[in-house]
Amino acid sequence: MLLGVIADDFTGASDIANTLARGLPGRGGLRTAQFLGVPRASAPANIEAGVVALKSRSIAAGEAVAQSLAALDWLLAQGCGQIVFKYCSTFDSTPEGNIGPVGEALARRLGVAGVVACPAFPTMGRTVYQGHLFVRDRLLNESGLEHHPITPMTDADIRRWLARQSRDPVGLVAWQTLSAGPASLRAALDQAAAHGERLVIVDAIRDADLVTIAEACREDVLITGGSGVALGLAENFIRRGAVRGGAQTVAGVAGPEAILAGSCSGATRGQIDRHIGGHPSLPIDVDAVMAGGVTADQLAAFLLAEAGRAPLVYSSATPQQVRSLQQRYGRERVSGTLDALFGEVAVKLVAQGVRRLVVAGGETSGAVASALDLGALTIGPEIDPGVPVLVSQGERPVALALKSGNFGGPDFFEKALQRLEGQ
Ligand SMILES: Nc1ncnc2c1ncn2[C@@H]1O[C@H](COP(=O)(O)OP(=O)(O)OP(=O)(O)O)[C@@H](O)[C@H]1O
Ligand SMILES: O=C(O)[C@@H](O)C(=O)CO
Repeated sequence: MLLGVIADDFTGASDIANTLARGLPGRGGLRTAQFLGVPRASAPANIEAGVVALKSRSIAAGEAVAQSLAALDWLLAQGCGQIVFKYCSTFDSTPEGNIGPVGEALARRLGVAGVVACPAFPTMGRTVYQGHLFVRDRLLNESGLEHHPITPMTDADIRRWLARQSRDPVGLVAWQTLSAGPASLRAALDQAAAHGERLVIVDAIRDADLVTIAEACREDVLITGGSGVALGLAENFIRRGAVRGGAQTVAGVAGPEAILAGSCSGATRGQIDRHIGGHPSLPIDVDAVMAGGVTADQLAAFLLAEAGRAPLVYSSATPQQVRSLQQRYGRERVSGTLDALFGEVAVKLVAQGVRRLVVAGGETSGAVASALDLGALTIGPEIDPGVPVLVSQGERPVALALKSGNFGGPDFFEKALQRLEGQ
């Protein structure tokens, strides 16, 4: 394994695994596998990039650091010479962390400073300019992300936001410096390191900027950011002759299907609205769940009975509904209860023969994937930007689409089920 990724959630992990497996257009990428948590065993020998998916985005900072350092140890033991810490392209975090604490801990363990921190993902409209994060034409804190149920993002100045989470000073390389080319960026990062800046926000507004970052950082042992920072990383290995590149092929999986949505993002709610028009769908009554009146058996029975017709179960709700549920029951309690419920439903579905599973939401996907405990997942074709087909190994493989809340086109659910089948 040449390159290792530590991802702070499961959908984010498949987002960057997708980027690494695809590489630059016409050049191809790395043979990539996604691991759910830190594996106990060594990785399969033919893997060039390994992505360790943690569920560390919104847990206590100390625990996130411990898990991330354990992932680092495992990746280094597999032979990785370059590590990427992957977080959300909308910088999802709280004033306490976990991007700063984890990024700094990894940098200290590896003995480096002047480390890139760049969440930009221009294909999805996430750009960074003068240290400010935009989601399409809105500043982050006016983009809807200020209503996120777990990590409301209330400041678009991500250098200032990251500084609140960090022990060391946070640097900034503005687009004017980056756009002068890799050597200019390299010099700025080296200077930042000399000034004791451990993490450095780097502007990027186009894919070409992300390729500049990859070129400037080809020898860096640590890079941090969204999946965009990985755009040119496979190419570095191809150019130096360490890997062949080219397209990776992964067979689809046929069989019963189900869709689970716990994401409350605008994109997911739009996808649900579109889907419920033509498919069997069951909204989860969250008050009833909290009162113990809805069971995983009931939800699984609905999905199994409707298999073949792309059935959907969802808890997704508007920001106002989410706020009032959180006020009634407590934010962590309601999220924890729903996440556990989705995990339990998924286990029952797979035990009863479901082979294709689409899950919307990072936390929700984390709960589902952890409960299923599927081992290494190979990365198949891209469904929509940032969302690949994932296929488990073994005699009865399960194909998964783990969709980040804000990703995917309006018809994502149906499209994903087709792609999981190999269509
Ligand atoms: N109706 C609801 N009320 C309150 N919380 C909810 C409700 N439905 C889901 N949740 C919780 O909100 C959280 C949604 O987070 P999740 O990460 O799954 O989606 P997301 O934030 O849209 O996706 P991503 O992290 O990929 O951007 C989950 O923990 C889920 O349990
Ligand atoms: O970077 C992104 O936007 C996604 O991969 C993600 O992590 C959303 O949860």
